Amino acid sequence: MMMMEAKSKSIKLTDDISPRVVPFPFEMLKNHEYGTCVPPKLQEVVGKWDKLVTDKGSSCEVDVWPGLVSMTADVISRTAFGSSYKEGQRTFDLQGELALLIILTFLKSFIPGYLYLPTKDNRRMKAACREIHVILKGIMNKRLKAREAGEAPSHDLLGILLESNSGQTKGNEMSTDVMEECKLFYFAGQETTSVLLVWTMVMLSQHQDWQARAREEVKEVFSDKEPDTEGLNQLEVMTMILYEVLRLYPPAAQLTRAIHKEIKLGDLTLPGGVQINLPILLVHRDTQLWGNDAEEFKPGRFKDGVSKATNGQVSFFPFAWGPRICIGQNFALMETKMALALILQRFSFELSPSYVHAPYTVLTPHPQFGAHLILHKL
Ligand code: HEM
Repeated sequence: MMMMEAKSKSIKLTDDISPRVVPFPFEMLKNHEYGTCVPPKLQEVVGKWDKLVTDKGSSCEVDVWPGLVSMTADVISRTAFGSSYKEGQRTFDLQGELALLIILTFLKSFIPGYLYLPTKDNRRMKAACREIHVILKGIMNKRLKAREAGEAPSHDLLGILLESNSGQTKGNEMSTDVMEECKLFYFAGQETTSVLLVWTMVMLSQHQDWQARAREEVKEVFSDKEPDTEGLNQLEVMTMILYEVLRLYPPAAQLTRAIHKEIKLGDLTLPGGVQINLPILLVHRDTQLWGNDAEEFKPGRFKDGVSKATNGQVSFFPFAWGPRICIGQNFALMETKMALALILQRFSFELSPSYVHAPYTVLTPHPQFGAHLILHKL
């Protein structure tokens, strides 16, 4: 697939990518009471930070990581489960716990049959899986009953999946596929976006010049008004910043692909039946591809678009590439821009002396000890 050419001054990554996209559900998240598109949980989190800062005068140390996680979890849960988002949320909490346990299990996978031993962690994993299954089944059965009662289908992910699956199911039995898709949505859509947000806040704390430029642009586009879709699409400096964070801290550090039959890749012949690893993180930081400043945070390298920054090579692929490219990339970028715009309008921020830079991989790179920043009210 061809890398996208920068269109006039616009630097969207996603223009040339197939229509496999999940649109950001502004309407679904819309707070009708106030007529705004800002996700309710984002308002709640930013409001909480505001109160903390005000109570302390005008500045305060906040670990922003838990708030960002709860915001992205709420958005993805509402998108996946609509009106049932609170029940859905519990399955996502359980999946978060499972991710941690799975990482611990990987570390012991050299012990043959370890997964089948009745250890405390293995039993907890099984119990969490069972609970997820029961909750999802409950939500689905409720929806199916509503459909039988003639209620209109919901336009959340679950509603769409159930509709598309309706011909293939027996009575109230839902195909496991629908369940698996709901579970995938969480890992694919929540972790990744909270990780992008947190490393962006850390990078902007370390690079005050870029924080000032991003805020200036947000003020220019929105003034003090709440961010809207149209304005978010105009944020070029912010797009450059997000690409640079995705380059240095790609939420998916690597991809695995199975080769089914022998294939030639340039001078390389890969035999069928093997797995190959695509080390996104290493490619994104390779000095031969990016220059001697590959390790440095320099969003300016994306000022003329992705194809210029990469010299037309596929050396920037945080959302993967080809037919299985991420379907949620527009969604993620919109959500992140919305959150950052709101935060930049209200606070300036810097690293707290208690911040420890320790990216730690729990499927995606989490800040191991949190993200302690000093927020200053503007
Ligand atoms: C910064 C945020 C995100 C990043 C970096 C990201 C990255 C990726 C990557 C690398 C893949 C390919 C995985 C593979 O093939 O092994 C992928 C797939 C996927 N992503 Fe994302 N993602 C993000 C946000 C989202 C969001 C918000 C959603 C949902 C709304 C989402 C839904 C999906 C789905 C469903 C797939 C599987 C697609 C398929 O296999 O056909 N992602 N993502």
